[in-house]
Amino acid sequence: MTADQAQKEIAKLTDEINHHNDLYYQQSAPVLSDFEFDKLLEKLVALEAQFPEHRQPDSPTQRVGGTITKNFENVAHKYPMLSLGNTYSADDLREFDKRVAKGLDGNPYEYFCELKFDGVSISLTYENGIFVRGVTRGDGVRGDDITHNARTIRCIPLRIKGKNIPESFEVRGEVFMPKQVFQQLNKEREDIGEEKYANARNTTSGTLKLQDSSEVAKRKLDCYVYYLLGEKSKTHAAGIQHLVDWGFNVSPTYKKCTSIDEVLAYIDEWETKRADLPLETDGVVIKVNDIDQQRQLGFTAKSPRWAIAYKYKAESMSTRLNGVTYQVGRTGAVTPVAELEPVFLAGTTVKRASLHNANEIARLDLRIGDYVFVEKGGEIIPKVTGVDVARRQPELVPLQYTQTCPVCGTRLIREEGEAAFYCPNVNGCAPQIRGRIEHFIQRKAMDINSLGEQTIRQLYELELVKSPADLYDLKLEDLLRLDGFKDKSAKNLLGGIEQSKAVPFESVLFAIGIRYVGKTVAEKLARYFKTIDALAAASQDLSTLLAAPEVGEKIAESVQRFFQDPENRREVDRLRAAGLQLESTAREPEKESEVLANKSFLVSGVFQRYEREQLHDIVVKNGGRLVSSVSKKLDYLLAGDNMGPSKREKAESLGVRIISETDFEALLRGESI
Ligand SMILES: NC(=O)c1ccc[n+]([C@@H]2O[C@H](COP(=O)([O-])OP(=O)(O)OC[C@H]3O[C@@H](n4cnc5c(N)ncnc54)[C@H](O)[C@@H]3O)[C@@H](O)[C@H]2O)c1
Ligand SMILES: [Zn+2]
Repeated sequence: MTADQAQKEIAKLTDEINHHNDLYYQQSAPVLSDFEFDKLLEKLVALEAQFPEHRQPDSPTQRVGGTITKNFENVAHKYPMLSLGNTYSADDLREFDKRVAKGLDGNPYEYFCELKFDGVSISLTYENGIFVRGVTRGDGVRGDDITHNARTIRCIPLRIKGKNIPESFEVRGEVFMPKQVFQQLNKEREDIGEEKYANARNTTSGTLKLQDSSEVAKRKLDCYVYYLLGEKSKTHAAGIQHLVDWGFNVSPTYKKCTSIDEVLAYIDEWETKRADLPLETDGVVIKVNDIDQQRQLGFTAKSPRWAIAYKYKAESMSTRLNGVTYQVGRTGAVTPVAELEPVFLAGTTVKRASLHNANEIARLDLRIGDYVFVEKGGEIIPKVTGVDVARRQPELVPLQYTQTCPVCGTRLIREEGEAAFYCPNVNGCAPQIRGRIEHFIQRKAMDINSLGEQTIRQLYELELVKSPADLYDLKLEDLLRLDGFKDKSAKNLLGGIEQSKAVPFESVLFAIGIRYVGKTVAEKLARYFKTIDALAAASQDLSTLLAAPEVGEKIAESVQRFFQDPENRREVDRLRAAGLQLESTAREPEKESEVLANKSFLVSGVFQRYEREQLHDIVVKNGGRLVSSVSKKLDYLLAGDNMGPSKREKAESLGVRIISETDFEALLRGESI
């Protein structure tokens, strides 16, 4: 390569990698796999080594990939938060070991191996045993102060007890979302027709950047710690032991190793075992154990010379794409599935893989007959990560995404801002109808547990049940027509259906499946509007809906659309006739006064004397209204500590009054403030 070509290539790679860093760190929405990304970076490192004079000032080889955001205060790190050099090969690891040996002038040394937890790194500062600050890595020099979000993570101790605790110290760790929590969260999103999150790491990083810490608390994040700084331990192992003794959450998977062979054995051991851990891991971190030796080895601009990450390569195979089929969900969302020539991958035969959505297909420029790379990462469902372009036959044509529903043939639609296509034939498309019934009977909804997916399918095929309300017309003789149903099981099911009539209104409201109305929102709506008729009436005017707590535009519009559909109104009437609870029996908190009448409030941040829920109650009990977002119509933004600066800015720019809890108490006493 000539110097000229190198210069162009370096400039191109620099831009490209910086772009992917932005997608990964800022937007939490990467489009490349880590492996593809690391290959690009490796290429740039090699070119820069050969042509150092062409290294760009903003080269990603010289800096940690993240940045700080505008939404939080940013603070300087006392000790920079660096990246780690990484490799996918045992040979590289042996090279690393040689460099370490050389750097330590032949003195003996040990390694400390840990798993590489796939989350978001955090720095936690303690003073006099009290947790005072949580900061993201940011650009490595400065990070976002997310203390109030970190406080909601249960396993981060707010106060520590123990012997010999230094006056001030820093702990580094990884915040993550346990696999199970992530799956549950996605199940809930699917339930209300929201798009699913792509993976736990991106969701964690998005969650930590939320402004509202009560939302963060609901996400049930967890944290493993792996560094102790500002304390005088002689080895990394001793620091880890302190962390254990002081009550921090340390993953018990670490191991001290005395040779690189032992390190490689550890890597082998965990390659498969890590699947059983409660979180995603993507490799092993190998650290020189002795702190003085760490100092001796030092740092490069971007990472320590005394540590390295070995990354497990997600197992990937190339196979032929035989076709693409489409699945339709309860909300009508269409998901493409790759039909593959069967291939053996990570212990199982893979025939199908997820393709996510139409954008993903366009990005991959897929063609039927292509050879595609299939990868099985932490997720259970394998995915197509790329096309083997070298093997592409010239006659193949780009794949046309289906324009009609694969089940009912209706023309698909796509709403603005959404990646998925939808089948709009809500009342005539079998998977949507069956999906609605499945949603209706689930535990959190009508809780008819003697009814399963298979039975629903049969009931639908025999044209006995075409909507949830039909369930309440079922008779014993109908059920006896079903496979495997005898007198006892049929009566049992009828009993379950009968019992569901007592299920409270908020569960019914969730069960009828209004898009974006999850269980929590249903509860709020039920409490606020009290009856389904009041809710239906309110939906004639969006602003009435928007006045309800936690209801933003997306939910309000969806509720409105639901009640505008005569089919839905008829269904509600039939449910009423069947005897379901369509009114809230929960007693409203007794009114204490009307001093806040005609005033709207938004409560945000953390308060000295009240919990946020308590403030919500006080507002309602005194005649005030709660709203969910800052707008011109908002009267008061009741602001506690750590409210996000962007919320404050918006309120200020719209001229909304920002008040403290003391101001609020004055308002309650009827004083003017
Ligand atoms: N796919 C993409 O587009 C894209 C873009 C940018 C970065 N990335 C990926 O991000 C990574 C590069 O990011 P990086 O600079 O954060 O480096 P890194 O993630 O490879 O390594 C450093 C990080 O490892 C984490 N870590 C986990 N367990 C640890 C342990 N036991 N001890 C110490 N640290 C531990 C820490 O958060 C630390 O900040 C690469 O894996 C890269 O593939 C991907
Ligand atoms: Zn359809």
